[in-house]
Amino acid sequence: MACKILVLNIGSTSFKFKYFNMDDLSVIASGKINSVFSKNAGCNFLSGDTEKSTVFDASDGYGTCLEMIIDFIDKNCADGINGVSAIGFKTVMAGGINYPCVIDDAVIEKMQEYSASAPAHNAPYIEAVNSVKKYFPNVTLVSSFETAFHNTIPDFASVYPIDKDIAKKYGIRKYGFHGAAHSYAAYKFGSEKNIVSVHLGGSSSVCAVKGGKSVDVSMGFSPQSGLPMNNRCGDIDVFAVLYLMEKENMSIDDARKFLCTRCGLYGMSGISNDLRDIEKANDTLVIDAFTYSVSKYICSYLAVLGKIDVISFSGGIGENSVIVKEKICSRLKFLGVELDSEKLKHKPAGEPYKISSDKSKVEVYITPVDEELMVAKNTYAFAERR
Ligand SMILES: Nc1ncnc2c1ncn2[C@@H]1O[C@H](COP(=O)(O)OP(=O)(O)O)[C@@H](O)[C@H]1O
Ligand SMILES: CC(=O)OP(=O)(O)O
Ligand SMILES: [Mg+2]
Repeated sequence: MACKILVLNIGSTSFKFKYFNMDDLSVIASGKINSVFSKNAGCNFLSGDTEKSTVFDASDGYGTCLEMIIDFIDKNCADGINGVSAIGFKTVMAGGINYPCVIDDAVIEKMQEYSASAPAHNAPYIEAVNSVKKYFPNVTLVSSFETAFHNTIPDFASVYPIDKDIAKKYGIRKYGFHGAAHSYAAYKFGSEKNIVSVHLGGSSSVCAVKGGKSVDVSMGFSPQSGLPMNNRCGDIDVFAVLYLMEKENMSIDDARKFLCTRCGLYGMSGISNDLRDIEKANDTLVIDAFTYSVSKYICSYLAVLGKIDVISFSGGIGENSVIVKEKICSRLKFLGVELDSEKLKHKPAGEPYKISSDKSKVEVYITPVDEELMVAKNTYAFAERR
């Protein structure tokens, strides 16, 4: 019987799934739900010739979304949900557990322990795993942690400049995230190329890839650091946070909530956590602050890689926003980066699409990353080893 793997990808603003036949990596069904937590979430599901598109109320979060996905598979795929051999989750953070493994109680406990550092991700995954168990009591559930691809980052790049005993005791260091997206770019462009993978979505990060391996990434101990995110802060002077806590009389919980809900694009603009709204409102300060931050990370990775061959844009913002790519690349002219203004407007599906001009010294691509494929491969390899 064919091995069929269902991959669940719970993002900070989206819920995606893909259902693979691992014999030939064909996709049995796939889909995406946008703007989870809003009253007007949009879903688009596909299986063979069957398509389902609807706008629905997802203000209660990921629960309704999961039910819709399971119902779609059950009604439209051969053998319904009984055809599923294993389920892979694009899980985010469990500290030292950063390798593919069965999601057992110990893994859930670790995810729980780190929930406070990844509140937009760990809690929804724990909830999803518990719900999925009810629908699939006899199916193996496998974790493919976003941190795993970054195990190759050298110690000098992952160490934080704090007391070394305390750092060791609590595992305080850079872990890095978005491993599924960045490893897809590494897989597509090959190990000969020095790649800067720029993944911009609800959560955003930049990764330096050399020899097919991650050598640095903008996210650190938590997926809240590095670039500004949808409503999460990114890099900020920690002393500004302490000052604010004192001034506003904030508890640790208040501060955490502030940093994860009233910051990033939403906090800076006061308009929305969705870049489309910020572009519509022409809030140039926010667009400039965001793109400036991305350009600086790319340039800092020149020092890491020595030479940049490929810049790959992915994620909801990275794939779709023309102005963001234009602004980021306009600061990279000194590297010989030149975009093709026509190709830049193209919206590719499938393979990476080159948007740099023939004269450009660095190749720039839009890469519709297949995070689910990387999770399916990890899940399959893990299941085979058992
Ligand atoms: N055309 C567009 N222009 C600018 N931003 C866009 C566009 N389409 C989608 N986005 C942004 O992409 C985000 C979703 O990206 P995605 O990579 O799916 O995020 P996540 O995985 O973190 O949920 C949305 O929050 C939205 O801000
Ligand atoms: C860190 C992470 O996995 O982010 P997201 O799924 O929100 O893109
Ligand atoms: Mg994502």
